[in-house]
Amino acid sequence: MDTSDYTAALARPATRVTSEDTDIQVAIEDRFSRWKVFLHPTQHKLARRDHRGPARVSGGPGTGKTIVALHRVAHLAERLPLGHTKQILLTTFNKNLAADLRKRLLELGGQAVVDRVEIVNIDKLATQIVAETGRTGQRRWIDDGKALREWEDMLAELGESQWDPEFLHAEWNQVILGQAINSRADYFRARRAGRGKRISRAQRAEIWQLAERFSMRLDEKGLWTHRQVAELAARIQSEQAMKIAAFEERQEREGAQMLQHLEQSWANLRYPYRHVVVDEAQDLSPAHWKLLRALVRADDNDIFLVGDTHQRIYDNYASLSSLGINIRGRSARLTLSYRTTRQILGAALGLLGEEEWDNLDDNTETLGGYRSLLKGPRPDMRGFDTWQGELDALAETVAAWQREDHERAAAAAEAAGGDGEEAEEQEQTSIGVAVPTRDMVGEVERRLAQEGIRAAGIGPEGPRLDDAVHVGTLHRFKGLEYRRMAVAGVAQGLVPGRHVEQHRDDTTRYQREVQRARSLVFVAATRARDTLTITWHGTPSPFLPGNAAPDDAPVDGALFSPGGALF
Ligand SMILES: Nc1ncnc2c1ncn2[C@@H]1O[C@H](COP(=O)(O)OP(=O)(O)OP(=O)(O)O)[C@@H](O)[C@H]1O
Repeated sequence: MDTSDYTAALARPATRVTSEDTDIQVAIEDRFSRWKVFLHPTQHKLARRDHRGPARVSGGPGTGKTIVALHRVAHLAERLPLGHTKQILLTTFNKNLAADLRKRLLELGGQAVVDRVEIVNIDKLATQIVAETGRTGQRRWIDDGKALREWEDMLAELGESQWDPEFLHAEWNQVILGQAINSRADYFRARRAGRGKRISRAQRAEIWQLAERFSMRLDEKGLWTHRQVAELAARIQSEQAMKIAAFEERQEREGAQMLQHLEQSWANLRYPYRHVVVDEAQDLSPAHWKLLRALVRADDNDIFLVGDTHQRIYDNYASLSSLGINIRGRSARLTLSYRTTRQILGAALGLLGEEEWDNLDDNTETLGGYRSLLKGPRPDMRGFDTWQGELDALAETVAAWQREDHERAAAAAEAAGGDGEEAEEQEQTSIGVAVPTRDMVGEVERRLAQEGIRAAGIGPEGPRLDDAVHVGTLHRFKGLEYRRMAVAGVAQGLVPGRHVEQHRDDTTRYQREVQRARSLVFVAATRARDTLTITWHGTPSPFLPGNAAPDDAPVDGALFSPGGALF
């Protein structure tokens, strides 16, 4: 039996590994932090394997995808000849995840590796590329909510009531910008897969006209959205890649003769990166992928991406093969969770229901075989009559957790003697509270403060304080990890949010929105390492399955079959 799976698991304070194998006694001596230098052989192979093109690693939450990506970066950096430029791009969806990647890469490879890698979130990278061309001017960013209001205002000003602003905004985002369409003729030919409602040719013409007007309106007002910039950056970079291809073709034809007459602008043509590594790949849009494709030459080990479509929480869908990124035959899946217990995995998987998930291409993805060797308490699931009642119970739970952790830390420090500080750090409290809305974040923070509990919100840049209970909306928990998690407000009307109901008549859209809402609560629940509580008030969310993992589930068996049953 391979004992390396247990190494990390055994160093966990509140969980037990469910095996009586005596080899584990040896592994017990190991430290949790050893993952930095030691990967499971499966992970190790994935991080170091040579690929003849783009490759992908998928896997459920906590299976070590990010760690594999980081080791991959370190491995690629070691193999590159020393140079002045950063030849590896490590990117992800948002800012705080990029900051976290930088921190973790520094721990893993030290400054020497970090210095050779460009670590930046994808929208910031797109903005930099556009800015370098001088095409930005004085612009203000607007988010999707504000862009939607601009659509509403524009349609009202035009006296146009036939079109739903929400529909037009999504069409502009997903079809026109999403596929980098810049002519009416191309829009007539565009694929609208997954957009639900069918539209006629005459309607396409109308939509195109309105979209053009809309984009002019934003220009005039000096506004733009991240999607617009991603699309523009993809276009700039694709033009550059085409120039490089033309240059190389000419070079091959004319050889040395051409080099003598080389113009300066041609001499500077090159791909900015040699390797691209992407974390949280499921959240990138088609324009992002187009941009990444154009940033690196199509070659061995060009693109390496890790992600889990079950954790997609933004409205971005991409079919990689249609975007020039062919991962067929170069996909692998991790199935062993190092983060969380079987009991928590069971409850979290129940939140996903029976939906079908894509594999970033035109096929489906499953979490079949996804498992954990860790055993802990069953997640606590409780309902209350009112939000106030739920808040009171939450404050009580968090206070009790802190007391328990404090006592355990003190006992561990005493038992460890000289090594007390490290033991105390291992046992340190680490609590997250996730709720569906921003208002609820404020209410939880205030309620915890009344109890004398130090709480801090999680902003776009990550948690505002380290040494506090972290409170945030479900969205903010992506990529984080806590010993104890409370997911509160999992009630009807909140999970999924009411806005989902407005898409009832559009089956495809409705299904996507429901799936995204399931993913959101799934992500929050799987941030928990040892303890999870899920609460609600009034009617429970329809996503709550009411069947946490049974305590006597088989030790090494999968908790979840593709059909969705727990056993
Ligand atoms: N081989 C290993 N040995 C010990 N611990 C590991 C190993 N692989 C991963 N871990 C631990 O498991 C946790 C999850 O790892 P990581 O963040 O890479 O997972 P992930 O698949 O990216 O998760 P998510 O999809 O939820 O973001 C981390 O705390 C990490 O240290």
